[in-house]
Amino acid sequence: MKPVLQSARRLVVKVGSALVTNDGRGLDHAALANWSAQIAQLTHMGKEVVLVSSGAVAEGMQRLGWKARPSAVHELQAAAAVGQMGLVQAYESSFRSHALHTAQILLTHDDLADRTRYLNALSTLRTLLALKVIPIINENDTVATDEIRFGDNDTLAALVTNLIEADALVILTDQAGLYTADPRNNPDATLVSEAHAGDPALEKMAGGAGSAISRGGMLTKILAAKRAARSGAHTIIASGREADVLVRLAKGEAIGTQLAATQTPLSSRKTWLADHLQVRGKLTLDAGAVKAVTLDGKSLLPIGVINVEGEFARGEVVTCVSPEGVQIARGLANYAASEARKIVRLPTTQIEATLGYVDGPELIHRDNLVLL
Ligand SMILES: Nc1ncnc2c1ncn2[C@@H]1O[C@H](COP(=O)(O)OP(=O)(O)O)[C@@H](O)[C@H]1O
Ligand SMILES: N[C@@H](CCC(=O)OP(=O)(O)O)C(=O)O
Repeated sequence: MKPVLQSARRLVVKVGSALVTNDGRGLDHAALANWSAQIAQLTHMGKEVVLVSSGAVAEGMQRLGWKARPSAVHELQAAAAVGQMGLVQAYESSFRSHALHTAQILLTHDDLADRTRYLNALSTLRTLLALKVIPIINENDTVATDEIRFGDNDTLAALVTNLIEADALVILTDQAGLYTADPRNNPDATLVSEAHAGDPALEKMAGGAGSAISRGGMLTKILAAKRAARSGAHTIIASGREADVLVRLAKGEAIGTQLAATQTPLSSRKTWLADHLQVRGKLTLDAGAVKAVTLDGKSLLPIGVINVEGEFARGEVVTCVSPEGVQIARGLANYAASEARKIVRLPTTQIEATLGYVDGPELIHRDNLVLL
C-alpha cells in the first residue's frame, strides 16, 4: 500500500488523553512541544493541519488535585473547563515559538448535526487554514450532555476529517498501532501494518481504553477510520512517542497501522448525513424496499415501510432498518412521524387522499438517503 501521508495536503492529527497527560500525570509539556514542532514542519512542507487534542479532564483533575476521575457529570465538566485552559495555553506557547497562531474550537455533536452550524464550522475552519493558523479542537465538555456528545475524541476527529474533507486522519496514541489483540493483555499480539478501513475483522481485534483517563480505546479508532473513509480519507494509527513520527510519516515512511479508504467517497452532504450520531426515528422496511434502496438505487416509498418509530419532523434524520433490524441506510424524512404513520404501506397515489396534501411521492428521496 502506498504511504498516504506523503501526498496528503490537508490532515487531522488527533492526540489522546493518555499521551497528552502522560497517563494522567498532568500535561506532558515536552511531548506537546515536540508535536507542535513537528506540525510546524508539516506546514513548511505545504500541508494544512488541524489538531484534535484530548486531555482537558485529566489536566483539570491534576490542577484541582483530584486523584480519581469523578463520576458526577458536573464535576467532569468543571474539570474539563479548568483543564482546557492549561491545554490551550501549552499549545499556544509552543506553536508561538514556531511563529504559528493557534485557534481554540470547542464542539458538541449538535454543532455538526445542525446543517447551518455545520456549514459555519466548516467556513471558520477553512478560513483559519487559509490564514495558516493551527485550529486546536476538543469536545465542548462543559456543555456536552449524553444526547449531544461525541463520546470520545476519535469520533470527533473523524467527523472533523469529514467536515473539512481532509486527505488523512492521523491518530496518535500510546501503542505502536493496531495489534491483532490488545497488547496489554496479549503478549503474542502482532502489529497490523496495513488494512482496509471498514474491514469488519479489525473490529474484532480492538479492545477498550488502556487507561482510566482515556475514553475510546482501539475500537473507537477503528470506527473512526471507517467513518473517515466515507469522505475518502485514509487513517494512520501510530505511537505519539515514536521520534519524529509525523514528519517521518509525511516523508513517506511506513510507521504504525495504515487503514486505507477504498470506497468511492460520498458527497459532503451524504457524509454529513451518515455522520449523525443521533437519529430521531426508525423506519422498518420490508424486503422489497430493502432491495430497492440498497441494490437498485431507488428512493424509499411509503409502501415499502412496515413500521415507524420515534418522533421526528419533516427534514429530520431517521434510520432505515431491514425486517431483521439491521441498519441499512439513513436519510431525511419527507414527512413527520405522525404523517408517516398514516401513509406507510400505501401506494403514493393515496398520499393526497390520506393527508390532504403531498410533500413528495417518497418518504425519503434518494438524494437525501445514504447507505451504511
Ligand atoms: N488491538 C489493539 N491494539 C492496540 N491497542 C489496543 C487494542 N485493543 C485495545 N487497545 C488499547 O487501546 C489503548 C489506546 O486507546 P486509549 O486508551 O483510548 O488511548 P487514547 O487516549 O490515545 O485515545 C491502548 O493503550 C491499548 O491498551
Ligand atoms: N474531551 C475529553 C477527551 C476525552 C477522550 O476522548 O479522550 P481519548 O479517548 O483519550 O481521546 C478531554 O479533553 O478530556
